[in-house]
Amino acid sequence: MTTTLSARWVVLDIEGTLTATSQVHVVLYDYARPRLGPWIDDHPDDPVVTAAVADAKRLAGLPESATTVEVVAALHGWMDEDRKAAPLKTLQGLIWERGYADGDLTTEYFPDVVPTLRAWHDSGLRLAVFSSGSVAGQIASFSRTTAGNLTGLFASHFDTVNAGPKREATSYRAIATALGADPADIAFFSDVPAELDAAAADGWQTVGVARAGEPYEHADFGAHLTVASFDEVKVIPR
Ligand SMILES: CSCCC(=O)C(=O)COP(=O)(O)O
Ligand SMILES: [Mg+2]
Repeated sequence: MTTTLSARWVVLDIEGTLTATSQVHVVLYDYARPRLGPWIDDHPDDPVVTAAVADAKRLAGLPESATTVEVVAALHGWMDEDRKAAPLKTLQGLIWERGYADGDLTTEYFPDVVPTLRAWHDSGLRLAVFSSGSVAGQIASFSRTTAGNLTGLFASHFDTVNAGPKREATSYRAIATALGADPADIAFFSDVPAELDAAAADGWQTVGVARAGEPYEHADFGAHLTVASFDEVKVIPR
């Protein structure tokens, strides 16, 4: 069955919604893991790196004098438990940006994703991304995909730094304000019910994406419209 929504903006989660969770937890995390220490040591004068390292030490309860090895141990621990801590996501994003630019990484989406994103974009809907992955990492990941460079499809990108935590309604308020959009004109797609709850609390339209074989396939999506693929929903521009 296909359900029809009308909206001006479509805001999309990445992991579990556009890409398989393994694309992030296996491909991207495994790429970042051995490169975190060298990246920190090779960029001692990069203010983004030094701020992320200082933030990581603070969050991990490490002293300012902690070594790179100690910081990397904390970062690896967060990856193991998939804690989407902002300094980790910032450092991963920088490493992935280089990996995509060097041709080491290519993003693969679920089969229904790219045709649907192109159709929505061509119909006049405006597309944005809200992911725990940093904005730099997001843009890099759309720049080199099995379907080519998709960066032109997206008008805006949001992460936990420029918007806030994905499970808090205030983050969705901040995004609506940044887009200059009425919350009711935004449709948010995510595989995580708590993210949909937060978006709905700000008045957004929500669509749960319960994909076969993904961690949230059998989650309780409550009152949120829920689909197993983008083929089950039609979004028409207002
Ligand atoms: C290149 S973007 C990587 C996405 C990522 O790091 C991540 O943690 C995905 O989280 P999401 O909020 O999209 O589920
Ligand atoms: Mg997700």
